[in-house]
Amino acid sequence: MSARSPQAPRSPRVLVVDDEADLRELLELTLLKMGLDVDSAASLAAARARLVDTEYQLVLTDMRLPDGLGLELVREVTAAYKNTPVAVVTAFGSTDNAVIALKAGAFDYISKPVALDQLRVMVQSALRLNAGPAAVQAPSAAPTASRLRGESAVIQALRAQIARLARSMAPVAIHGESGSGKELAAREIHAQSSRAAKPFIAVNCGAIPEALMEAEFFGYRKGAFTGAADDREGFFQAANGGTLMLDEVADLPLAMQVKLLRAIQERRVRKLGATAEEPVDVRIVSATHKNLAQCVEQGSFRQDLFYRLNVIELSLPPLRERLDDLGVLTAAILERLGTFEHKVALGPGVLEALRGYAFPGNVRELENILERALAFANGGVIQVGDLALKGARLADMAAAPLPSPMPAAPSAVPPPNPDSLPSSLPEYLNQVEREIILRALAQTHFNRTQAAQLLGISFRQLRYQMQKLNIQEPEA
Ligand SMILES: Nc1ncnc2c1ncn2[C@@H]1O[C@H](COP(=O)(O)OP(=O)(O)OP(=O)(O)O)[C@@H](O)[C@H]1O
Repeated sequence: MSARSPQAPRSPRVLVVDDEADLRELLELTLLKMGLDVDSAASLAAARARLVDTEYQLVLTDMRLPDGLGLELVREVTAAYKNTPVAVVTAFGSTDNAVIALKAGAFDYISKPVALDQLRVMVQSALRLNAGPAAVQAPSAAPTASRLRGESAVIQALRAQIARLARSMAPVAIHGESGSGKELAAREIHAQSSRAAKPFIAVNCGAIPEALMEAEFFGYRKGAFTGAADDREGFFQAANGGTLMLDEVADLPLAMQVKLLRAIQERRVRKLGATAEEPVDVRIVSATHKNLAQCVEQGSFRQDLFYRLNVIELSLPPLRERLDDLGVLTAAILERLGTFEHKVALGPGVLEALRGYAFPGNVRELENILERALAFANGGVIQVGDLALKGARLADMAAAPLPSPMPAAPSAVPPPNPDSLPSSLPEYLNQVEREIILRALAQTHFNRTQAAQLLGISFRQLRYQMQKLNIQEPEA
């Protein structure tokens, strides 16, 4: 028999703040039926008085109260009672109020007329935030180990921001270059939220043919169209209770944007071929490498959907702006690439070499570079030459003999013999790279900016490669 605590656990307590007696009673009754303890207040002043001496697991407030706005309460509770989520009841169709409340720190909102099924789902989700061992940590608590590695100030701030926003339902819009960690950040938000036990579904909006989009997002009933042999769930149903990541959201066609906006606002979707709508409880995280505000200006993205998705913005810095994190990131990647018996290590100067690189493909490119370098490396130790940082493009290797710009230039690299292999690939690639850089420098009369442009690399990359390959400017 399991041990019993001497006292029965107390029911969670909710504060309902509303001056409309009818609605207040409906809310109270629903919450009581859920087994919760309920207090009510009909004004901001009454709510403040309650909050002083009682700890609530949820505050549910109307937006308009006789002595002020529910928004004030949202701000006050968020600041003074960090563990108490606040949800607001907004007027019908008032998207603005919902977004403003979420931005102010509300955990969630529900619109009038209040749908009781949605209310229950929202309340349960709020209660999970502080319940039991799986409770989602308040931002003041010690941060859990994050998969987003890095010790730079910007990454630390990002992790703190994620810990804060993970507790709410507010849609998050993530912006960042390709490979900078947008999906990882979205997964982190999900993992730290009260939805962690439910699915995380990532959808690449640019990869779905337009004709199939509605069926993919909302699902379909058997016979809804030719080929619909069975009922099928869409992404919204699959992510129910969890998080739906809309990756490359700027690629959504306009017609689909309208449907998506409706689904997000109503929290209901209708399968293709179905007559009834079904409720869905999904947190939306969107991501793009494009400038979404600019897409709105250009008319390719709807302003209303932008406003709806962009409640909380999260920006992922490019790797080149946080090169201090290279050590931590590299160590994590090498640990993953190695095994217990075969550890992977970096030779001298490798980290410095990486530091001189601009990483247009960000952390993903760093992963690829190290993975490829490991294939070249001897005994699991990656040397500078193994990195083969982009700069010399093999496509540029013309068979034409190279002009020799400097007396010290080595003889042209023989074109690869199809029957034989170079004795050392890194050495061979270095030679090829050297030849190509020299050719570009000769063409531009040693103008390094122009040479870098010719080769499609940055000035910094060229300068670094020249140092690495000991290419010097000829003396006048
Ligand atoms: N801060 C980080 N710490 C550890 N790994 C990271 C970090 N940022 C990114 N990564 C890794 O880099 C790779 C790319 O990350 P991710 O897929 O999240 O980028 P993305 O911005 O979503 O890319 P895309 O725009 O191309 O979809 C993944 O393997 C991810 O685990």
